[in-house]
Amino acid sequence: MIGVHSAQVIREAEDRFFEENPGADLMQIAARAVSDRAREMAPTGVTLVVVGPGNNGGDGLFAARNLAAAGRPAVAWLVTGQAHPQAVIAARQVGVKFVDSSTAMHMLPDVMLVIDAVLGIGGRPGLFPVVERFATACDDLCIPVLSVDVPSGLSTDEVTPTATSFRAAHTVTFAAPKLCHVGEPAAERCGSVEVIDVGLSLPEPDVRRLDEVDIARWWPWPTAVDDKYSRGVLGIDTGSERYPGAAVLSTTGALNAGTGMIRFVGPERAANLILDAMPSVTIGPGRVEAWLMGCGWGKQDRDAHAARLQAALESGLPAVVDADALEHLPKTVPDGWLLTPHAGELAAMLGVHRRVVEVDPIRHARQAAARWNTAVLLKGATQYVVEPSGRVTIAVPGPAWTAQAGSGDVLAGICGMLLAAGLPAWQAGALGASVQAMAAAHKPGPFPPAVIARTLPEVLGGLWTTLRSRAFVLPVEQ
Ligand SMILES: NC(=O)C1=CN([C@@H]2O[C@H](COP(=O)(O)OP(=O)(O)OC[C@H]3O[C@@H](n4cnc5c(N)ncnc54)[C@H](OP(=O)(O)O)[C@@H]3O)[C@@H](O)[C@H]2O)[C@@H](O)CC1
Ligand SMILES: Nc1ncnc2c1ncn2[C@@H]1O[C@H](COP(=O)(O)OP(=O)(O)O)[C@@H](O)[C@H]1O
Ligand SMILES: [K+]
Repeated sequence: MIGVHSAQVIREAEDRFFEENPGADLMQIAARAVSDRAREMAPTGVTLVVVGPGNNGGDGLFAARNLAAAGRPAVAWLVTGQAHPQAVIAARQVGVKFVDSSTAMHMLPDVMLVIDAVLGIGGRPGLFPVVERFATACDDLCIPVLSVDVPSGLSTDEVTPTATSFRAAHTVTFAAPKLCHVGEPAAERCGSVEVIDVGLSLPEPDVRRLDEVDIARWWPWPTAVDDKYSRGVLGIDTGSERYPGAAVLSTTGALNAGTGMIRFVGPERAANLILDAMPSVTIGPGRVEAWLMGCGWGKQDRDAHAARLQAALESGLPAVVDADALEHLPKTVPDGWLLTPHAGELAAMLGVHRRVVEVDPIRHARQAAARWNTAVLLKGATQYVVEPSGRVTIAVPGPAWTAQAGSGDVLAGICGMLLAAGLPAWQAGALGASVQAMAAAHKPGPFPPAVIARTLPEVLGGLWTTLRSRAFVLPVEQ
């Protein structure tokens, strides 16, 4: 897990660092990381460094100095004509060549790498027109860009770009990732992201991103003494005469994630399809530990749906509430419920336009979590789980192959399994979204949601095997 921090928090940490370590030179650490990566990205040829007026430009110029000192041709373009004074002197001393904007543009087709050191965490969104044209030309000519801290033009603390920016193949950032590095669509403009520890002490994050180690650590693996009941019984009330497929998909997700026992209580047509495909699923009511409701309910039989949601509420059990069930939410819900809207459904829940949610997903997911006092998993390219406290957990990301009808049903099923196994709602949402993404990454290609669901056992089995093999590694005798 890694904490995601705002520019403001990084600045405050930096101020504290310099108070405690007067004279320390973080810029040299940053510049070294950038020049090391640049040498890997472009082992030969000219590197063109685009330099802004602040410390981001300073990082870039010192990186140019490092490259030139190592015998690598480096050229710098100071986009405002001004730059970090010591960095300019250091770069000149080792023979970095300085060029103007028209030379930079003219030589672009022949450079091996562009280092974008125009704006970092002190930048406002957007670029000077000449830099904007240059950034677009890098894109058009497919010149690899290495961004320092953030791709210039992006807003550090936002996931939705509002202006032209550089589009990096790789970004070297410092101290911690920021929202633009982890939230789509901004994250895509950062390329692969590398975080360099520069020694700052950061506070407890209120936004964090999971990695595969967290999934392995938190997954409710079966123990030797488990039975089907202790692993968790999930009641599934999904599908309708019109949408029986959603019932099949949600059940497929739950079963392949490892539910101890499933009781399906949806429509008969869906039950028959489920039995044909998954004979271990039981049909009809009985004792359950958690509910999964709403996938494929459709817009008919609304009164019946509202009544079923009310009955789940009165049972006091945890529940995944997905899709059409989100329309019937009471004013407050038990805190064991996990609401799983996509942006459109969250917009409807809050009475705003979908676009508003897409621009600022975290703020809106926080509003819903606070309003219903329960965990919300906002689905999409980046999946955010928000607790009523406002804490945000971002799931392990996956490829966009899962962007297809039915993926949400599978995901709801996986989350249902995790609730039935006893996990708190936020964790069920974060783990469920993560393993679905990991399964899609494990099996890249246009595989339908059910195939991705059937890949889950392999992915989970792989994680489990890795965990077990680690557990059996004995410490080396000294
Ligand atoms: N924290 C760390 O751990 C470390 C931080 N380090 C580095 O420091 C960087 C932050 O440096 P920074 O504070 O000097 O800000 P930076 O991003 O260079 O920009 C400020 C300048 O740009 C200007 N400007 C802004 N927006 C603009 C626009 N749209 N269009 C035009 N101009 C615009 C702005 O002008 P003004 O606001 O005065 O108008 C000002 O002159 C950070 O990203 C990292 O690279 C490392 O060295 C060490 C570890
Ligand atoms: N760009 C994307 N990248 C990766 N995954 C995505 C992307 N867009 C959507 N998804 C996945 O698709 C699911 C879509 O859910 P949803 O719209 O509820 O589907 P449905 O209701 O049709 O089953 C999300 O949970 C997420 O896993
Ligand atoms: K930059």
